[in-house]
Amino acid sequence: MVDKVGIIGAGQMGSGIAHVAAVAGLEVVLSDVTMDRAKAGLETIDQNLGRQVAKGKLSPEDMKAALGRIALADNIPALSDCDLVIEAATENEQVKVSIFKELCKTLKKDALIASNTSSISITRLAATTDRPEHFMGVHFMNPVPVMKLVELIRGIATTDETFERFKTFCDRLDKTTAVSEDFPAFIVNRILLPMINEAIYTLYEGVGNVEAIDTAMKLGANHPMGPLQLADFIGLDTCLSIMQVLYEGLADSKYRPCPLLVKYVEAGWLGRKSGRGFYDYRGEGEPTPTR
Ligand SMILES: CC(=O)CC(=O)SCCNC(=O)CCNC(=O)[C@H](O)C(C)(C)COP(=O)(O)OP(=O)(O)OC[C@H]1O[C@@H](n2cnc3c(N)ncnc32)[C@H](O)[C@@H]1OP(=O)(O)O
Ligand SMILES: NC(=O)C1=CN([C@@H]2O[C@H](COP(=O)(O)OP(=O)(O)OC[C@H]3O[C@@H](n4cnc5c(N)ncnc54)[C@H](OP(=O)(O)O)[C@@H]3O)[C@@H](O)[C@H]2O)C=CC1
Repeated sequence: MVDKVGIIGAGQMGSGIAHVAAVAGLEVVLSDVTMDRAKAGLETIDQNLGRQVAKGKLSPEDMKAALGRIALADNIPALSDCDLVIEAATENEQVKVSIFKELCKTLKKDALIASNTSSISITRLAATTDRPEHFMGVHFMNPVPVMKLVELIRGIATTDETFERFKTFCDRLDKTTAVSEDFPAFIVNRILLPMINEAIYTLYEGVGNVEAIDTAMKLGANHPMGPLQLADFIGLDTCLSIMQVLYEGLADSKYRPCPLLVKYVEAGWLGRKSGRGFYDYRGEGEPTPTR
């Protein structure tokens, strides 16, 4: 039985997972490298819970109770008595591996571990832990409180019992699950990210500007967000990491990351989270296209 969940990384995904777990009645420890980062995650949760209260989807009492179930931490040993830990740190294999190494030193032996990675091999990540049989990919979608899907990815060693326990956990969070084999970027990002990368090539080659490309896909294909707006929303660093995993993992030139995406990331223009990407979010009004 999972009662207490640890989350590592309090960015947009970690805070979203903490949000839905706390609303579902679980105790949550949300950790990041500094207390300031963890507090920023909690502020995001506070705002998004407030949104749900304003829409009448959650009572003010339930919001207060959910916030009361979230503890913050700036270190990994603080998660040692959790029943299940979800890693939602930056999409970088070295960062994730060093987190798992440290986590396994103190985490209780029967606890489950998951990664929310968008693309990296679950079998490879699991092999860096002391419990590959109790490890899985549990891939939430952004924004977590709104999106129904969670992809479940087994590593080669994941047991049936571990799979069932994670499935029960996702059911409790009222999410719908889809099972993916452990291939680069799984199902959603194998399909979605090449579309976003192609939109960036379309911009790079001057076929259209930012506004034209996003308007075309919103009104011409009924996408809720244009692909460049969505790239900014995901984070351009995350988009580039996923494309690199696809390119290297599948060894096919069709996954080559667009040089313009590389340039934006090198500039530190990471999208919404850094204030600027294909749009500039730093002004008062509507975001303005940067190309
Ligand atoms: C990269 C990966 O590894 C995998 C991924 O996640 S890929 C990204 C997947 N996500 C997407 O593709 C998202 C595409 N975009 C959308 O679906 C929509 O634009 C959106 C749901 C994000 C926002 O929708 P919108 O209609 O423009 O905005 P808005 O009206 O403000 O919000 C719609 C609803 O979501 C709620 N909402 C939006 N963001 C929220 C958040 N962070 N927390 C809680 N509620 C939120 C709003 O309150 C609103 O609720 P109601 O339906 O009850 O009114
Ligand atoms: N963005 C998206 O749409 C989706 C992302 N994902 C995946 O979720 C994960 C997180 O992404 P996202 O939330 O968008 O990224 P963010 O950049 O918003 O958040 C990542 C957080 O992890 C922190 N962090 C970095 N290193 C460590 C560490 N060693 N220990 C603890 N925390 C650390 C970062 O701190 P700092 O900033 O100080 O480095 C940051 O606060 C990634 O694996 C991503 O691929 C999955 C689904 C959708």
